[in-house]
Amino acid sequence: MSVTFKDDVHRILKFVANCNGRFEDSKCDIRESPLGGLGVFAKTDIAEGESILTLNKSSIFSASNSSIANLLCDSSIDGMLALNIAFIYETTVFRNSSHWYPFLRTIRIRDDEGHLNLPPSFWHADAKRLLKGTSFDTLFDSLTPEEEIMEGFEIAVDLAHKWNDEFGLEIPKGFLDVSEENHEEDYNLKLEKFISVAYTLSSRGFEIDAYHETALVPIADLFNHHVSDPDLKFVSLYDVCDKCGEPGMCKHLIAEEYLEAENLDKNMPKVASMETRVIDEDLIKSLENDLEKEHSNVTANTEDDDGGIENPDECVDLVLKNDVAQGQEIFNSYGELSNVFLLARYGFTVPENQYDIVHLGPDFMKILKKEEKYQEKVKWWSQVGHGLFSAWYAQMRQEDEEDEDGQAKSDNLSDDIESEVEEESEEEEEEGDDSLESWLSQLYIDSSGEPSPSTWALANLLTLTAVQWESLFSKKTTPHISDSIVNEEKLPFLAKKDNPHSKKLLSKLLKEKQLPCIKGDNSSKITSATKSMLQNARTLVQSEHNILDRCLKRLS
Ligand SMILES: C[S@@+](CC[C@H](N)C(=O)[O-])C[C@H]1O[C@@H](n2cnc3c(N)ncnc32)[C@H](O)[C@@H]1O
Repeated sequence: MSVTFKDDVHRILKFVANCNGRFEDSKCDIRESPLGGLGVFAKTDIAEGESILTLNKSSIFSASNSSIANLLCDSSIDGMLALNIAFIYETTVFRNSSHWYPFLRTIRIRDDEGHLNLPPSFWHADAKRLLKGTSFDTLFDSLTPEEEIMEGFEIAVDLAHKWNDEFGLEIPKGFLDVSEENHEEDYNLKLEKFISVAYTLSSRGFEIDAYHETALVPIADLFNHHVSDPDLKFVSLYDVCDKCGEPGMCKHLIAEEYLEAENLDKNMPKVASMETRVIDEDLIKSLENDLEKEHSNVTANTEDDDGGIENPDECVDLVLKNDVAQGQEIFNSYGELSNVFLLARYGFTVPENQYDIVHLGPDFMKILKKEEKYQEKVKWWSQVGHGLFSAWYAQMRQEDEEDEDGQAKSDNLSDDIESEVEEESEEEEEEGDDSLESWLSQLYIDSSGEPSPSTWALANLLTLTAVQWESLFSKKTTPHISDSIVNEEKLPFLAKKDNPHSKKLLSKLLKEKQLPCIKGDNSSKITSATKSMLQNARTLVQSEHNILDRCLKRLS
């Protein structure tokens, strides 16, 4: 989605050189990648552990480094919204007078056909149909436009007018200058551009530290993503002062310590004979002076052997995690992400992504609504059963692991259901007791074609005979099924993976599952879809088809 033009490479390299950054260009080549746009390739064999890019944090672009940093801070704007607004001002208002412009101008908000980069949540309705019914839609609800970004745009427009009124700061033309005349049309046009800035920056941002938050890092953002075998790790000290970015002691920390000491002092019972020293402004000044002296000694000892890259704590680094061979593209990792996340945040998809899943929530709902005989079981599952089963399963997995390792690993509960339980409790905290959504979200097949533990359990539950269903309870209360007391020793039955009735039910469900059909003829009717939208939708849908096929094979 967000690609860099070949002609811009010299601008980026010059910018980095002007910032005294160090890029191993004798060993690395920036050129067109078969994946689209640019990539970075090894010119020679390069050994594990080598750092191929080192930049001082002062040369990355963040809201805190930008020309409007103070204005954003005074207006309490931070995070991605601050970065988006800062980017817009830097590239429109400050432009040639901005230190950052030579780098920022290489970041394009349009694809190579001139279309704005837009996330699927802001595609036109007919293009959204390409993803309807996939996990992108049903599990993550990622086709619904995000309120947050629309509110962000409103905030940005209001601030632009406020800053213009108060001290004449120019309003960014073409972005935040919504016309009064054809207001609605112009508003929507500029909202789309704002969304495109946000999407483009989210596909290129790096999490730097508590001060810079997400920032744009020249050259580092030219490495493409590898799902399973990335070569690089991005190194940056996160724990710095969030007010000034200092990695060690700074005046803000001194002030904080002073306040803490003062509070402690107030709360301590006074002992007459105890000699206390008053922590006052003089003490802070003298501590600050000591710090400054210390700092200048350190700088004098280490500075400028390397052309400005002095303190490693003040730099970001890209370091090789493994050897790379001459000619190979060097890959970064954007995280262990399924195609849903890659598309929603980075604008691309990868065939056969090992983190993909197929969500079965709506497919189960269809049969549950249709069949009267399932009503009681579903009621119990949603109100009690799912929580009970998940907790039992997590406990069982933990015990298995402890047996295997011969020692407790309580802090290392493994995947599936343990994370299900954690996610659910987080979700419930956030959303209140939205138990319908939470149990539905656990119904899926993983990329190997294996149904999730909850999927097996629900299929096993639905196919219980009347006698087996009764025997699940030591005391059953109808109609208040949720008050019934469960025979816990029957829970293992729900985890079984070889029940032929459950396999049959799941096979039927999978065969009836409807995914969008994106064949040549069909897709050409979708007029608003760009080449890249079609390609991404095709990859995502194909990945779900492959998972369904794998699962059907397992079940047969
Ligand atoms: C941080 S940039 C990487 C450099 C990019 N290729 C460029 O030309 O500027 C992220 C963008 O690169 C592309 N990209 C990265 N990894 C990819 C991959 N594995 N497959 C396809 N496109 C990828 C996507 O367009 C994504 O939005």
